[in-house]
Amino acid sequence: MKQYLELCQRIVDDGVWIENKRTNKRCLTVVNADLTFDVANNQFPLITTRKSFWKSAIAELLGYIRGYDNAADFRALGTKTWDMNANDNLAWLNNPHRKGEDDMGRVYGVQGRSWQKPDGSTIDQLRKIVDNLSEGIDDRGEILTFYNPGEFDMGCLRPCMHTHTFSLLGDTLHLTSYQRSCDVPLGLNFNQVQVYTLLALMAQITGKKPGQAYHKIINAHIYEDQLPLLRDVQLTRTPFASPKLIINPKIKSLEDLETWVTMDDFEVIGYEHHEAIKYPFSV
Ligand SMILES: Nc1nc(=O)c2c([nH]1)NC[C@@H]1CN(c3ccc(C(=O)N[C@@H](CCC(=O)O)C(=O)O)cc3)CN21
Ligand SMILES: O=c1ccn([C@H]2C[C@H](O)[C@@H](COP(=O)(O)O)O2)c(=O)[nH]1
Repeated sequence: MKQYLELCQRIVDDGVWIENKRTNKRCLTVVNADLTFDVANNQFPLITTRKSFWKSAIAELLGYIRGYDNAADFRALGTKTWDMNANDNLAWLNNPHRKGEDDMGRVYGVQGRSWQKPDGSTIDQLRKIVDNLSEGIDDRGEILTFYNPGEFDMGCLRPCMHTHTFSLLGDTLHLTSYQRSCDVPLGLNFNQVQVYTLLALMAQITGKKPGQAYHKIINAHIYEDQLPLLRDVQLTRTPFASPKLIINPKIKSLEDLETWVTMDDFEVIGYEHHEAIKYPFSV
């Protein structure tokens, strides 16, 4: 939590105003931020200086793991976070690749589970990583990447948190996640939950101990219409101690994640937080 607040303060103090063409808004911006989450000791990095809708964040992650390409599937899991990008973004609505209502195109999990090869076959990056790690293998290329420049025009948004690299040291699994662009008030609140939960889940289904999750962010920004709420409300609050994330121990395989797991299989204990803040969202 301290790391999050320090990054917010750093943007407020040292950020540079950058015009963003896609959203037509200015963003107060810094580059290069490093966050570390202690998954080994269950220090769940949930924001406490406002109410965080953590189930929505984990639902998003589960949708990526399943390779979903449709905002309706995300809604069925319990999150509406992709509705706007799938249905309210003019550039995507006019894109001939869009298959209709709720389609997101070839984004995130689609690339993770079925990266298209020139010969028409597909690569399941996640399956390979799970199989290797389960056998105790780290080939120094246990990389899950959603970043496919050849298909950017076939999706509603380029992936923001685009690459996850797993590392096995003995029987302890670590994760390094890279994010090219980060909406700190809204997106990061979810993304740090996702980095943490991805490592916890991958360790659980591969039979390894979870270690540390390293979250590397390039462009970290606050949209101009979010700044007053962040600076004058959220940053004046005192954080509470980190809660703990409890994952159903019956989840033992990638198939479990793909088939029966729901948000009821996740529980947060000891979550003390300040009241909710509704930040503006930019499409
Ligand atoms: N501008 C922007 N920021 C993002 O963070 C973002 C995008 N676009 N587009 C793709 C995804 C969608 N994400 C989202 C979308 C909405 C919320 C959001 O509205 N969160 C609210 C409430 C969520 C709820 O009730 O479930 C929040 O207060 O955190 C968060 C992340 C993250 N990503
Ligand atoms: O997981 C996510 C997804 C998106 N974001 C934010 C970061 C930016 O504010 C926008 C994406 O805009 P680009 O112009 O494609 O950079 O969405 C996030 O923080 N986390």
